[in-house]
Amino acid sequence: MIIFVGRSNVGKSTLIYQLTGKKVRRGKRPGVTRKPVEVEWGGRKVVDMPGFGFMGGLPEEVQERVKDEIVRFIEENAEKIELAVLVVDGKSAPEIIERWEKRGEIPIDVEFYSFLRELGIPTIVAVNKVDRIKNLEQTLGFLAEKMGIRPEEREEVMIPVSAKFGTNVDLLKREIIKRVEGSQRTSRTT
Ligand SMILES: Nc1nc2c(ncn2[C@@H]2O[C@H](COP(=O)(O)OP(=O)(O)OP(=O)(O)O)[C@@H](O)[C@H]2O)c(=O)[nH]1
Repeated sequence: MIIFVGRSNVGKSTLIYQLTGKKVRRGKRPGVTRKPVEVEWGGRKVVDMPGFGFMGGLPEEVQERVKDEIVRFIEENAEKIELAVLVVDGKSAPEIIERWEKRGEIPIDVEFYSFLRELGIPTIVAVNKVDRIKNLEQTLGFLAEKMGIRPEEREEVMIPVSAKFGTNVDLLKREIIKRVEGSQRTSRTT
């Protein structure tokens, strides 16, 4: 199983469509009452998780509930999850991260990245919407530093993409396949 997680509106569904050719969008308001949506891709399950930390003036307790459900789903399925793709909106993420930090809170993307790592789930960070990023190098450096991704592992862990224009989608696909095939080898020997 491969899961796609990320804030609402970062482009998870668009990216899954680009990668798999399968539509996962159900056309609801961002985030609201969405359950994980599964599609089949090359014999594997790809799961589009509800977006967390969404906008739209939803009550805090609804946002917290969605986040708790995502966390529970991941914990319950941790053994089956071969790879997580954490999708961030490269255009807005740096600003959002700084805002959360100024409030003394751990930014949700940063929190999710370490949560996935703590569970031992291999994770790729897809930095989406590169078509809207002015200084890509600076943005990638900033996000890597905040997430605790070391410079030498950055190229493998962080993939800048544009789901809208298809930029680097093939590269992301190759990295996903490489990582899940690697994990299959490990599980066979254990
Ligand atoms: N400029 C730009 N827009 C994008 C890109 N990828 C997605 N979008 C737009 O971002 C918006 C949100 O995309 P979705 O794929 O619905 O996002 P999502 O993360 O699945 O959203 P939730 O269902 O709320 O979790 C849409 O208007 C997309 O067209 C991209 O690479 N560049």
